[in-house]
Amino acid sequence: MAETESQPRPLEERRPQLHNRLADAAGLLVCLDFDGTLAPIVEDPDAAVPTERNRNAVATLAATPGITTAVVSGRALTDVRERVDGPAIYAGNHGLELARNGSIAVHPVARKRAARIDRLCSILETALSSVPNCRIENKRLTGTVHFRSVPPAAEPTVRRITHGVVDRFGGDAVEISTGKRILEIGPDFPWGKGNAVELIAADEPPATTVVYIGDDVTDESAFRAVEPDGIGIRVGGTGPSSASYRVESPVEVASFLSWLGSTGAELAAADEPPAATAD
Ligand SMILES: O=P(O)(O)OC[C@H]1O[C@H](O[C@H]2O[C@H](CO)[C@@H](O)[C@H](O)[C@H]2O)[C@H](O)[C@@H](O)[C@@H]1O
Repeated sequence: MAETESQPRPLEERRPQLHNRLADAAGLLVCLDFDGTLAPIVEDPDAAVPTERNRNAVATLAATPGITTAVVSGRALTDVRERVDGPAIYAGNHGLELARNGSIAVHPVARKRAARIDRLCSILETALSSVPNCRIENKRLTGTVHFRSVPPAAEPTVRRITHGVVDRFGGDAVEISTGKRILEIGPDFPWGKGNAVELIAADEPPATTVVYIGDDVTDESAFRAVEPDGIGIRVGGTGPSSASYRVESPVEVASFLSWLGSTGAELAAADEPPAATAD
């Protein structure tokens, strides 16, 4: 597991090096964040959809032998599953729920605290109802306060009210974290996307190379989980990251995934035993 952050290098310059790394891999696990990675960030969270090229690239990867695909999102599992088809595995609520092999596992601590999250979301709905365009997304195991479309002058009010409500009614069991123009309310214990990625990777054959692509703070724990043996790719931003590589946007994610699809198929074909020939 990588412990340090540094400036990721532009991925485009490193494709030959990546090709060599992939050629040495026994298999490939491709884990993908959703918002800001497969889908461009938009004002209305309900309107977020993957770009067409990302949708096609994910479908191609999912159908390629030797490649396992997973989507690892902060959204609720039921929500993100409806937004992108193909992957064998989905993790929702930042890894608190995991769907694979035909069953869904929910972290037991998160399950116990779900009623409290639900109550906090209801209280916040009322407490923030007078703030224009403020939106509460109740994801059952976590809740999100959206302020992307809130007038800038009202942002401090959103923060003050959210912290006040969580301090008063959340107790020690709940914490607030941040994301892109959101406040996330979730159970206060150390579990994140990195833990989910470790669980997913543990099911893959040894010497599988793990790729993780994400754009936000909660993706950093996943980069730490896969690096340095795996490949972390940060989407956007300018600051340091635990990912080794950076791409600029979901458009560049699609270019990389398309390349990965053709490279993966080529490498899988190279691993096939030669076809028998007639004498
Ligand atoms: O882990 P992710 O799949 O990236 O999910 C993180 C959060 O994404 C969503 O919010 C973000 O995207 C919205 C749509 O583009 C945008 O309006 C919002 O400002 C962003 O923060 C989602 O609604 C959250 O539940 C996720 O936690």
